[in-house]
Amino acid sequence: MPDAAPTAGSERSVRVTPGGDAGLGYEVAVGPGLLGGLGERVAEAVPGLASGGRAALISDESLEAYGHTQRAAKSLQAAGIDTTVMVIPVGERRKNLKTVGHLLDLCLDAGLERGHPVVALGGGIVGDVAGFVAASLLRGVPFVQCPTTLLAMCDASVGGKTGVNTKQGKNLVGAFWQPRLVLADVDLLATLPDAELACGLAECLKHGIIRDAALFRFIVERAGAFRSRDAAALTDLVARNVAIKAAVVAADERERGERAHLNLGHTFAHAIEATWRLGKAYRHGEAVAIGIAAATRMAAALGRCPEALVHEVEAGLQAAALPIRGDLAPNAALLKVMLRDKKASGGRVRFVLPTRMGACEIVGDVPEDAVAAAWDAVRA
Ligand SMILES: NC(=O)c1ccc[n+]([C@@H]2O[C@H](COP(=O)([O-])OP(=O)(O)OC[C@H]3O[C@@H](n4cnc5c(N)ncnc54)[C@H](O)[C@@H]3O)[C@@H](O)[C@H]2O)c1
Ligand SMILES: O=C(O)C(=O)C[C@@H](O)[C@H](O)[C@H](O)COP(=O)(O)O
Ligand SMILES: [Zn+2]
Repeated sequence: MPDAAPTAGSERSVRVTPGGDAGLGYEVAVGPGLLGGLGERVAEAVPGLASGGRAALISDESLEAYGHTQRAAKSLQAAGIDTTVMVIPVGERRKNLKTVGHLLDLCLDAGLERGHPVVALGGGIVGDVAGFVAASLLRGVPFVQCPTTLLAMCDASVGGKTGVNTKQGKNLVGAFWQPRLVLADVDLLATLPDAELACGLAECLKHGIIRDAALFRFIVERAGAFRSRDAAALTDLVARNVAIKAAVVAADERERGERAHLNLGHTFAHAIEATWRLGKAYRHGEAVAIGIAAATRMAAALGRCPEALVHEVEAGLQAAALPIRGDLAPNAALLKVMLRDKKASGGRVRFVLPTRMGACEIVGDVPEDAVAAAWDAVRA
């Protein structure tokens, strides 16, 4: 696993080498107070930029209201980068091709050239959308991730999955497009609502369940410190999670094998998110929490993990203030959407299931009645 190495002061650094390719390698810098140095670091990560180059800074309305967008733009400008700010409305409903088309127009109007980066400042939605814009613009321009939610710092900004939702479901159109740099300033989490912080913890607990039992228990024990925005605890949390994701992405960039483990709970979660009109609209992290509970219950019912794991996982999710049941669409609608899952093959859905704390497996032959029973188990 790549080391979350200490650097100067309280900053930590993790190197990501997608598919083991050093040429695609990039740094994830984690710590407090990093946003002010964004411009200088972008100039270093994208050679030739400081001498009269341009950038698009893509952010959302909420980040603009807090002044984070303006601070990022100021840092880029101070480094000599002529920056055009593009602000999108918040929410999963805007993570679509229309938003991408609009942003591509703005980038072309701003005169971006092939060497000019797209910089994402925001949560996973901004990152996924901006990354897809970067992958498509002029057939690919440099991309920089400046994640502002815990979820984006620990998961979405690392590994190069970009894309948008369509009417058929979640993340069905996109590209693998790796960033040149990820800059995670944990001070930005001071303004993040608690419910959004909890969403980040859902993906962190997922990393613990699939790879690292000690991480799972560390998150449960330190949940209070994360909620009180302890900068050292948050830096440690982000660095440990990025190191796990970096190791998986180094082994399997394009999800041909073990990267699918990062999808624990997501076959259920994406179905919950896609059917929001028939139930309650859950945030991605909340849907992942319910999805992890469903996957663990299904694994136990199939005899593939001990019953005690269900209790440990559910208690951990609840300690992180996450739901383990939900107001969901009827099973028929959920099962139909599940067939669109990108892990499906030959019309059969494949599930990531935990086997014990810290380990998981991929199972392709789950009977439909077992899937329906898992849905029933997590319906409020
Ligand atoms: N590409 C990947 O590998 C990957 C991984 C996980 C999730 N995702 C995707 O990420 C999305 C979820 O991301 P998210 O949970 O970050 O949600 P989000 O991007 O919607 O952000 C959550 C909310 O918090 C606000 N916000 C962001 N930073 C803030 C800050 N510092 N202070 C105050 N408010 C702030 C946003 O404006 C938004 O309203 C989903 O679309 C999911 O599919 C992608
Ligand atoms: O990086 C990955 O790989 C993941 O699966 C991380 C997930 O948390 C994330 O939600 C991802 O976007 C899901 O990927 P998808 O390919 O199922 O859309
Ligand atoms: Zn996710």
